[in-house]
Amino acid sequence: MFITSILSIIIIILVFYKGIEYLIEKRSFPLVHPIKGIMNGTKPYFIIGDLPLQKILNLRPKLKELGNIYFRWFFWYPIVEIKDINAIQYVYNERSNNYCLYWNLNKSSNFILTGSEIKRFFRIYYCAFNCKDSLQRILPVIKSQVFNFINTHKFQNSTLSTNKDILNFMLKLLSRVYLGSGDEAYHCFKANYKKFNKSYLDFFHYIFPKLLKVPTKFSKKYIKNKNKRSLYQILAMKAYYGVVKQSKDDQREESMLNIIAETSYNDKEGLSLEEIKMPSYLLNVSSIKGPLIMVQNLIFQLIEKPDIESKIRKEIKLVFEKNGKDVNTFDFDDLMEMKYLEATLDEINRLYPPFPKLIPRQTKESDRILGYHIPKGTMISCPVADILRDSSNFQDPMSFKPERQLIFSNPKFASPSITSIQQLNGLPYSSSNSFALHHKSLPSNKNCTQSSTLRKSFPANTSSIIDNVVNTNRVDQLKFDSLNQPKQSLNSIGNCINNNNSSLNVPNIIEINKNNPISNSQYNSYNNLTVEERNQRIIKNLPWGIGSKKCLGKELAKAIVKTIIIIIYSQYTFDRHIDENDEDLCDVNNQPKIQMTFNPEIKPPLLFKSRKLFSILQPKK
Ligand code: HEM
Repeated sequence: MFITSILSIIIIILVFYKGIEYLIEKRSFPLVHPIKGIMNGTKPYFIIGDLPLQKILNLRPKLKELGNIYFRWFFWYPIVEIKDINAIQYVYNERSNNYCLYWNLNKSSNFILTGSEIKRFFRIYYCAFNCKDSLQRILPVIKSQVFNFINTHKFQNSTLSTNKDILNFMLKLLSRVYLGSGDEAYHCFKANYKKFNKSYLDFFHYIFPKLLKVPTKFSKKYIKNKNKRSLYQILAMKAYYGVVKQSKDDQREESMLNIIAETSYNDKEGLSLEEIKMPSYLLNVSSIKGPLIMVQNLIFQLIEKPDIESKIRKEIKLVFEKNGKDVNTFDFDDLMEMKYLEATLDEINRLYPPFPKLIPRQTKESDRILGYHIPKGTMISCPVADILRDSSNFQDPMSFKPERQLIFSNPKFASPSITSIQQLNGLPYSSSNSFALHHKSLPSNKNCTQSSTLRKSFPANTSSIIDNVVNTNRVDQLKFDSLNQPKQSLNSIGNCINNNNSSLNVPNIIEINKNNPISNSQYNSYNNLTVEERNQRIIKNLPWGIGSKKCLGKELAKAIVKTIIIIIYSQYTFDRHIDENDEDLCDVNNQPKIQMTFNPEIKPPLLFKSRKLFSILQPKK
């Protein structure tokens, strides 16, 4: 009797569960193709869907088999993922008004701007983050933070961890660069970092916000963190009112927040105080976690691949020699010349894109994509990481090969965001002054306008630098010293690229270096490109988003990471530290069981020690 009642309860629960599962699954039935039938997709696992459980379910291999368009489940909502480039371009197109941003970033209205507001915000933040004047001004701040780090006892003598020491270093650096010096800037930044490092407990409280009113340990921490985050309002207010000099000696420290306030002050319309107090354009998940993830992944890859580290070091040396600079005096123009370093950054973003998916869009009205009916209100997302690791887009996609990115130095593959922004503003495009179009002279630096707009006027011998760096064979020696090695004459870059990308039409090296991918107007729309070229350009820029939601801070992020790499790797190398006694960290061969995750930890934490190359860098007698 007892067993039968237990059995019948189990049967009732199962039937009930299956019933609910069927009702949820029914939501995917309208995603139908007239000939192919219902779209491929996953099951709404355990009613809560596969997105929260993707790690446990190890879904990646299954998703690969589902084709270019498929659906998966975010709780009881089907979410369509598209890998077809033309279809993604259509959905994420800034001119498409049928697809709007789905995530309301923590229920804030900050990103939900419309029409003229978007133009104004984009203009001001884009100029502040990308104008050469701003980047030139912020460079010494980045440098001083890196020097502070490498001069610490910890860096020089102890075992470092990507997840602790690099994290702490990056938090200090980014908070200083974005918000300025001072404890409140650091606390505010750290609190925002914690906000974007959500746990399941955070998610639970997000769904049931009333729980925060219960005085638990979690809710107390949450409220404390929230208060620290709101320090941004005060910092922004200071920056806003500090634009106007009170006296001749009134010196403002350089920070992105101050630069934004100045850009806004000089803009034809500007931001109001309330608007400048919105943190999400300066402190968002990508600006906080993006550069950190890039640095962590780069350190890991450069330890794994000493030949690439050597090439980077050699390029630094060649550019410094050519321009008469050193690690203390290099400036933004020198950064722009380091094409191999740029390619390494692009490759790290390809293989480990900091954000494996783009923020979903939602259909306002029903539509048809790749022949499938997409009902009103459907969420659509783009699995960036899968596209960037697809063998149909990149040969041997799981290998880390910066050389393959050199092909994209051609302006044809540059992100078209500048034109988009200028078109949004209804302004004519000027190739010579693209970066500082609206950026009038800044109060603290009246002379830094037109003459210093970001123009890549590479000297003729830059091509030989890449040539020299890419084709070098002296890989092992270079790991330990390249900066003072004599130059060698090497093969042409064209051959090298051809070897790696035989299917692609390789541009001439002179072309690559003469044209500025950023200011070249010839390729600022898709009109001059073949479909293949256009798709390649979209794929190349995928880690930075598509369409209207492209990253505004791309150049700033790259400048930060490049500066860190240049200062550290021109003087130090890293050796992996293996803790042989820790079985959790090492496999049977005593090799660390390193696993890269997207979140941004390298698991288990990568441990390493620095080794100074200074003595080897002394000129040979
Ligand atoms: C490695 C570094 C970074 C990566 C990979 C990255 C990537 C992205 C991506 C993919 C988006 C589009 C989001 C989507 O539609 O799903 C985005 C948006 C954005 N990013 Fe970044 N980002 C990085 C660094 C930065 C930095 C340093 C800043 C500024 C300080 C920044 C500011 C922004 C802003 C303001 C947006 C929103 C633009 C809009 O509203 O349209 N990002 N980023």
